[in-house]
Amino acid sequence: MNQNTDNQNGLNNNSNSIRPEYLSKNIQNICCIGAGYVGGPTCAVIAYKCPDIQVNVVDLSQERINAWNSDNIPIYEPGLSEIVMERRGKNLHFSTKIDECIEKADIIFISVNTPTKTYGVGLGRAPDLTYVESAARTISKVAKTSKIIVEKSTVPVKAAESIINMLKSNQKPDVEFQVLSNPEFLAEGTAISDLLNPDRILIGGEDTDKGQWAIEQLSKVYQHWVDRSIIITTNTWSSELSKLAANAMLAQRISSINSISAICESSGADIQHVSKAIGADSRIGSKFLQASVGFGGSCFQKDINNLIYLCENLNLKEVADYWSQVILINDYQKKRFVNKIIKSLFNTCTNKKIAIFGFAFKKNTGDTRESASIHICKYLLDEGANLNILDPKVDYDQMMFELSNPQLNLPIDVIKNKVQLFSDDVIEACRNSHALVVCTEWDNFKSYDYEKIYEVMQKPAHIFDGRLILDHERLMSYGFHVEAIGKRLNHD
Ligand SMILES: NC(=O)C1=CN([C@@H]2O[C@H](COP(=O)(O)OP(=O)(O)OC[C@H]3O[C@@H](n4cnc5c(N)ncnc54)[C@H](O)[C@@H]3O)[C@@H](O)[C@H]2O)C=CC1
Ligand SMILES: O=C(O)[C@H]1O[C@H](OP(=O)(O)OP(=O)(O)OC[C@H]2O[C@@H](n3ccc(=O)[nH]c3=O)[C@H](O)[C@@H]2O)[C@H](O)[C@@H](O)[C@@H]1O
Repeated sequence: MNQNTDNQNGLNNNSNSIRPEYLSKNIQNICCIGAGYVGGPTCAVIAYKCPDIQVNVVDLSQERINAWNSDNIPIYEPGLSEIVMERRGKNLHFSTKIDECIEKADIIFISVNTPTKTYGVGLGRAPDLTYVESAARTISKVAKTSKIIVEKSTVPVKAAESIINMLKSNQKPDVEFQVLSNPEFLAEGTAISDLLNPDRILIGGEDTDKGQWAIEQLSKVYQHWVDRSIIITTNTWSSELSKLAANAMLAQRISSINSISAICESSGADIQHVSKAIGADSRIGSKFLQASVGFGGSCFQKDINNLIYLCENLNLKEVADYWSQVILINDYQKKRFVNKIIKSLFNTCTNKKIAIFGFAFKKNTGDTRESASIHICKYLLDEGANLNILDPKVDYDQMMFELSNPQLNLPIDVIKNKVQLFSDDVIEACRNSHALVVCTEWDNFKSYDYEKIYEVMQKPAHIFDGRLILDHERLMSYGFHVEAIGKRLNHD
């Protein structure tokens, strides 16, 4: 830890150099570095709710910025496009003019990616802070006036301390930076409603007058639409740790219910009945008890690994082992599901056609990062299957990008020859297939004409419901052999 710290969260406090007008003036201009799944929707909502504030979202990727400025914005989120179209060009702007927008801003959000490291120290565990560092260095190089810098990205505990040190590297005289932690809790697919009606806003800052002023300035932005009573303020370390802990605990609930789903399949209990019974206890609550083929998404695994790395560095081996289990059970669930498929298909998938319903990591998003579907597809391709993937929001390039990830070790000709993507033609996707595997819980999958689908499939026709969204009794009445996560179905 920095020996020169003089306050409770480790950030240097040089209160004499502060210029009061900088912290007391109204926030008129916000710059967000990173136009991704967090930066885009968050800033769209700020611009929508704060018409008096100019919001500039900047990114290194010209392609991404062009997409934000087009009719076909780069992220699918219910309600997002409408808000962007309403505010864009008025007080919401997307550009690659990073330096210019930093210079104009009173508050700068850092919303860049923080993936797990794929090299060097902390490989596979620690977050790669290259992008955060480069954003901080740009700010310190460019800023000619004082700024409030907000960590929106999910970062390791004590990242604010590192950011302040990077900012100092080129800091000009009379320029002061306050770094706040303001983690984002939105979930993809519901980003806009989560942003409009958050459970809470968390802001961590220095426990000094300047830190508290900065917290108040950011609070005032949120108070355009959020009640002060749900804005939680704390020190930066607690705020950073709360974000990692919240994601770890959400993922832990999914692994917990998925571990129970394995017991259900072996014992004859029904996971949906068990979830309902458990969730009825108000102390436990009913959310995040949906057994599935495993959690995906860019953050749960990354953030748990981040927490594990922290524990290892703090010599808390038992705690690290505890959280590792959440990931192990998630991997086990995906593998277990595929083994069930292979076993039901008479232990061979070679050249069998399998329709995969869903490639996104959850419904209502086109995001495929760490989707369980990718791993299901990989294991089935390893077994020699041909795959027809059906997803309403994933395009071919995105699917190819995921499946050709070197870590999956799938030869490119196998992917090209054995995988096809369909966006909506379910009958063609299922024609002559031996099995249909539900990996994502898209609502439209529930309303398909399964009697017709049964007709075009090879017999026996199998359905594997990895999301528990289908009417299993009805499917069996059409003649399907049905298997589902967390329950045994009667095939007599
Ligand atoms: N995706 C999600 O739902 C959530 C993500 N988070 C966290 O938010 C952070 C961002 O996540 P996403 O938005 O999903 O990432 P993303 O990958 O969609 O977007 C990040 C963007 O930052 C840009 N970028 C990187 N370095 C830059 C630089 N120096 N200057 C300008 N632009 C730069 C990239 O080009 C990219 O467009 C991560 O730390 C993540 O853990 C937190 C809550 C929800
Ligand atoms: O830091 C982040 O990135 C975000 O991570 C998650 O949001 P997200 O990953 O977008 O979506 P979730 O709804 O949490 O779903 C994650 C995965 O768990 C799966 N899941 C979710 C709930 C459930 O009961 N069962 C289940 O298998 C989903 O299908 C999905 O694959 C958290 O819910 C957000 O609060 C957080 O801000």
